[in-house]
Amino acid sequence: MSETAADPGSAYETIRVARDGAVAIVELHRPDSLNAISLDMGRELLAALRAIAADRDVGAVVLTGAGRGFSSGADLRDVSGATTQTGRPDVAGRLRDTLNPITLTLREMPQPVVAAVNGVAAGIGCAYALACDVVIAARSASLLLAFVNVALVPDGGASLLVSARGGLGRGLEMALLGEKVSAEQALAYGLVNRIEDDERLLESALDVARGLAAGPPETHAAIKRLLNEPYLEPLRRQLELEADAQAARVESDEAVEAISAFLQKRAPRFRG
Ligand SMILES: CC(C)(COP(=O)(O)OP(=O)(O)OC[C@H]1O[C@@H](n2cnc3c(N)ncnc32)[C@H](O)[C@@H]1OP(=O)(O)O)[C@@H](O)C(=O)NCCC(=O)NCCSC(=O)/C=C1/CC=CC=CO1
Repeated sequence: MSETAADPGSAYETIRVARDGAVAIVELHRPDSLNAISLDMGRELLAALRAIAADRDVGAVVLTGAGRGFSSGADLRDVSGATTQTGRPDVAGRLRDTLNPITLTLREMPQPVVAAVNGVAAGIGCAYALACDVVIAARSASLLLAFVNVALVPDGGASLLVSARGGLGRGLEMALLGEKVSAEQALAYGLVNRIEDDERLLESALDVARGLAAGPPETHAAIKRLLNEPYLEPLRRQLELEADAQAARVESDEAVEAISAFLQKRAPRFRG
């Protein structure tokens, strides 16, 4: 495995990009926070995915996380610092400019993307895992629509992607209850495609990606275009709706309290 010349891993601080032949491996790399997605990470991830999408030498991509998590979702410390000139959080801008284009790039890039979900995939991290074409979860991994736990709404496409894979009932259950869904449950719900023993996860994802990379690239691109077609416009619309809804939520008393409570490691107090 080598760092790619077209997309030098050393240029990034919050992600790692490596190459295994024609497979690009993108690793979210902020393990201390379970790969919480800061604005810097969002920008780097988007830049890396766009560079890979344009690289005809790359036939498939693996997206994974460093350490014991895939991603804990948006960095909640960073969200409280996302300000506009008025001093209020510019969450809609962040979603529209950076975080939503990541979801769309995963769906629209010509190469198949394999998610290797190595631990918890929470919040927008769950959206990114489910935006990949093939989702392989480690036996110990879990999916978590954590948004409601910090009084936020699903974003990054999660309000469509979970229901598209698992049905509206699962989408509602996960979004409203904010409970972890184990890898076994996620497989039974149709949210992930395969489960692999933890120690075999990356190799298994790489095997799938290598097989894809040896296949016909233009056909893969055409298949992605065709299978995306019924979902792309609804996904774009949903991403817009989510951005507006999240911008309103993040300023609410409920979210201010719930995010503070998470960061202070205490239970939120919503009334009284
Ligand atoms: C369930 C968890 C993901 C994992 O729990 P656990 O294994 O017990 O690990 P912890 O001890 O809780 O976490 C380890 C350390 O990581 C820090 N951390 C975890 N998540 C975040 C985060 N999202 N942001 C910042 N830091 C995080 C945690 O504080 C620990 O640090 P210390 O060791 O220093 O104490 C659990 O961690 C969890 O529920 N996390 C929060 C999930 C969440 O709410 N995610 C954000 C949802 S919102 C979103 O994804 C998207 C957006 C987009 C844009 C704008 C606005 C909002 O949302």
